[in-house]
This record gives sequence, structure tokens and C-alpha cells, in this order.
Amino acid sequence: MSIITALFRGRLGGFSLDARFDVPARGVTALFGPSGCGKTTVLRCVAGLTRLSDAALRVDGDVWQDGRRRFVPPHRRPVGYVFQEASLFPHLSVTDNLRYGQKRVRGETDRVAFDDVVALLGLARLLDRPTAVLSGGERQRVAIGRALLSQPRLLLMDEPLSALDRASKEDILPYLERLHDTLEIPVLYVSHDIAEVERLADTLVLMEAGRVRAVGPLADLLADPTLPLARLPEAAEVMEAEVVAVDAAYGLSTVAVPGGRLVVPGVAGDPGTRRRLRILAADVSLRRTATAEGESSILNVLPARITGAEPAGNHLMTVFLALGDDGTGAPLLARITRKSWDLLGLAPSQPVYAMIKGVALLDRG
Ligand SMILES: Nc1ncnc2c1ncn2[C@@H]1O[C@H](COP(=O)(O)OP(=O)(O)OP(=O)(O)O)[C@@H](O)[C@H]1O
Repeated sequence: MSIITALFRGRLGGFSLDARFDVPARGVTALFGPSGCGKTTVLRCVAGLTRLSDAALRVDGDVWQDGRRRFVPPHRRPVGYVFQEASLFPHLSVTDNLRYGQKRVRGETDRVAFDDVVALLGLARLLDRPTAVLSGGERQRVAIGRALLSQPRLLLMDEPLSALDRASKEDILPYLERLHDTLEIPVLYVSHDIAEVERLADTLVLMEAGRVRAVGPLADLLADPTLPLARLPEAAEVMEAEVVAVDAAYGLSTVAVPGGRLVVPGVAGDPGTRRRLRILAADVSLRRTATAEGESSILNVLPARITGAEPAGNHLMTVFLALGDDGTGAPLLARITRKSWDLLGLAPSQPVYAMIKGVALLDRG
């Protein structure tokens, strides 16, 4: 399997960085952590814009840096870089801005073709416009297109949505999801917004104070009791689901996840379609027994096992679960009151039923 192996160690002014991670060279890897933990610095090191001597970087077998011995300069690294704010040429049209970034890699057919970028990012309508008249979201789509046309082997995105208002963010997310599904270019995506990460990332690099606290598949880290993510007020779990059936009359779909089936709102796609779900811990409550049909308005009541629990503040508990009778299915989080925990006599390894009030389909399928 192709991987990105990175090690960046050194001091930048008063800041000390010691970041090491191995991640798959495919899909979206999110670098996530609080402000100032070093996410942008890591991205700059990957691009070669910040040079530390105690550093090594290997991308899919190619050595981009090996200590002082080898350092591929930034202009020779096949990366596309998308920043918070798109720096486009305001007097040039969208087409000219896109063409500006376009590179031909000698002896290779283009990994990314102009027309594909235009289609993928919905730019056809905008091609003749000067970029000065575009909205923030449109500008960012052009910036992503320009980065892709440089034929990168790695796309670096530094908080590409953070300068956008909520509506523009919602507009652009489906384009990012489409990139994710269509292109084979791996993405390193810096964000401090966990909801964005939950929507886009496959792999998570969790950073804290210049160090990598954990690396792994997103779903594993979200529900890892040793990490701070499950303690966030908006703690949630994501899981990959496959559409099993659609009930058009009620506007509901049944999807299969490891360890159970869920009913989700909306038409999730044809049977077999893969979708990503998010379930907030606050939307999951627990019962000791199953509900009989007609007893509850909650459609999703799934058997699960308690794998762990910890207090969340004075009055709440975060409960770690694994779906399925035998607890071998997908991880799930529940946030319940401490009183309920005590009244129900809950304990680790116990079988329970998870009542799931809300399931969100994250991607547009
Ligand atoms: N060249 C430099 N010289 C001195 N300090 C630096 C340099 N580059 C980065 N830093 C410091 O390193 C720390 C990490 O910065 P960085 O921008 O990587 O964090 P971040 O996690 O991306 O934060 P944010 O989410 O706020 O963008 C900051 O305290 C920053 O001031």
C-alpha cells in the first residue's frame, strides 16, 4: 500500500515541533487540533516551504526529504496548495487563472484534465468572468481547480473553508466530497472544525502542542476513550453504510452498518450505494430491553455492548458502545445522564439497546 511517511522535528522561534506520522497516500487525511498546535507548520514542511534539518518525508516511495542529505525544493515538489483565502489574479478570467496553474508533466498524460476540473468543480458558468466578481465560495473553487491543474501528486489544503460564511461552506462541501470520490490524489487537509473533518476525512492525524497525539482511521479515533474527541460536547461517531432499501412513501431509507441496520431520513440512493453517516453522542440513549413495535417513535433501536464509560462533567456520562448482539460491530457513542446510568445499573460489557434519535447522512451520495 502506498503511504506518506513524515517526520518533522525542530524549533521555530519559541515553538517546538515533533510530528511523525504514516498515513495512506490516498483519500483525505485531516490534520486536526487546536489553534497553534502546528498544523500549518506541518503542511509547510510537506510543501518544503519550511525547512527543518531533522526531517524526513517520503511520498509513495519518493524521498522528498532525508535530513540534510536530500531536500527537494518547494518548486520541484508536485503538490497543489490551497490556502484559507484564494489568491487569484483579479484582472484575469477564471479560465486564465486556471490555465496559469496548469502544468504538463513531460512523458505523462495529465492526471487531471482541464475539462474534468471544470465539470468537477462546477466552473463552466464562470469561465469568462473576472475573478474579482466571484463570491468567496466560487473563488475557492477556482483556487482548488488551479491547484489540481498543476498535476499534483499530493493536494495540501489549509483550512480552505474557514474564511467562508456558513452558506458558502455548505455550497462548497459537496464539491470537496466529489473530489474525494473521483480523484485519486491524496489530500492533507488542515482543519480545526471537527464537523468538517467528520464529513471529509478518512484518516485523522490528531495534533496537540507540536506533537502527534494519535493517527488512524477517523471512526476509530472519534470513539477512542483515551483521546479527547469523545469528550467534546459535539462528540459523534461516523460510519460507512450501504443502502439496503428505500421507502419512498415515507421518505426513509434502510442502510446496513457493521452490526446492524438503521433507518435514515431521505432517499439515500439505489441499493448498494455507500454513504457516510454521523451519529451524535447526544442523540443516543440507552435501554436495558428492546422496544416492542408501536412503543416508541424512535425507529432505530439497535442491540449493542457497552465497552466503556466515563463522566462528562458532573451530571452526564459518555458511554462507549459497539453495535451488535456480540459487540463486534461499529463503535458508537452515547451521552446520557449519570442518573440514568445508575438507575439502569449499566456497566461495561453489558448488552444494551441503543436508541438513536438522529442519524445524519453526511455526503450527498
Ligand atoms: N517560522 C516561525 N517562526 C516562529 N514561530 C513560528 C514559525 N512558524 C510557526 N511558528 C509558531 O508555531 C506555532 C504553530 O503554528 P501553526 O500555524 O502551525 O499552528 P496551527 O495549528 O496551524 O494553528 P491555526 O489553527 O491557528 O492556524 C505558532 O505558535 C506559531 O506562532
